[in-house]
Amino acid sequence: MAYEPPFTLTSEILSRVADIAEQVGRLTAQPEQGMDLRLRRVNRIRTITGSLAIEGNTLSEEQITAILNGKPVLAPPRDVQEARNALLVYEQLPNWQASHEADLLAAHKLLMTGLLDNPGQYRSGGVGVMQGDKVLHMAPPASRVRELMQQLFAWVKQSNAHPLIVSSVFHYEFEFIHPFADGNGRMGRLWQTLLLSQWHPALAWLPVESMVHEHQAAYYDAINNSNKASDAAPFVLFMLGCIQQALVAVLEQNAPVNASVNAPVNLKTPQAILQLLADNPALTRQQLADRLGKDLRTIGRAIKKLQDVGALQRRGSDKDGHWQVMNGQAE
Ligand SMILES: Nc1ncnc2c1ncn2[C@@H]1O[C@H](COP(=O)(O)OP(=O)(O)OP(=O)(O)O)[C@@H](O)[C@H]1O
Repeated sequence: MAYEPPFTLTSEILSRVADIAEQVGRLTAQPEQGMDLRLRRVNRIRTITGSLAIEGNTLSEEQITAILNGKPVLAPPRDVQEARNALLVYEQLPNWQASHEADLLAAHKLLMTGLLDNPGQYRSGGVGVMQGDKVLHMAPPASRVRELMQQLFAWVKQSNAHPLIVSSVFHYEFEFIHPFADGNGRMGRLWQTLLLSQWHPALAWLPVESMVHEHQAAYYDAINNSNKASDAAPFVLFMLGCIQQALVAVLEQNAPVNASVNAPVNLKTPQAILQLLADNPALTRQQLADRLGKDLRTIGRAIKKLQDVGALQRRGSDKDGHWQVMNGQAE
């Protein structure tokens, strides 16, 4: 009998699927599927930064952007190699079929070149997921990996489940099998993105990985809870939550355009910031950067300039406070 990964479709999962499908409809109904080239690039960098940060890579979005632009970056060579590989891998996404095992091996080869012996090949030894000196999960023996992966791909090909569910179950089962000696987290997150993008192409650009990074402890807990329950449901629910949040963030990036509260055009950055903050004093530096298409450092410099000339003040804490525009004029 064909292998069926165990997962329960709870009412919470079904309601998240319905909500996400509606949000994806909103996104894809927008011009350029809700993301112009600049936003795609911003979100791709965010995706890669998030996925690499989970495994301990220290590079910032600015540094990964510099690598993408071929500029030198002062950072540990391994971190730079990981970022270069990941940039290549995400660029290749449209050329791979999520249901083809050979494509998964090709992707792992590209992702782990220069970082691992035998990239693109399943492991030949045992592997466990550790937390300190405690074994959280002992993966199946290497002798079973090929068969388990073939069963998983066979299920992906014939499953009638919703792509949101299939992609999340695949990600969970993949982590359970842990088919490679290293790079399993990055590959599981990549393959879920590929599966999602084959449902709706716009989702290739959705920064789900950065939401996973923001909730990294909950990501590990969700895998653990699914392991304990022998049921992918806790992990599926967690990933659907990350997809929901990533969609909200992307729709929010577009909000000024769609609501015709356009990001101010042809204004110098400090003036544009004052205009945006006059409308919405709760905007974060990141939101200002997104809306103005500037990097965080440029926003930081402009804010400092505004504060120095008394045009802008911060009320309350960095986290919970808000901005106060003092006179509406910069410079
Ligand atoms: N209890 C667990 N059981 C199975 N898999 C787990 C468990 N906890 C975490 N994981 C998965 O294992 C990944 C780590 O595996 P591995 O070190 O091979 O991946 P990586 O890509 O090199 O690093 P990382 O995933 O940390 O980015 C985690 O990202 C997560 O996806």
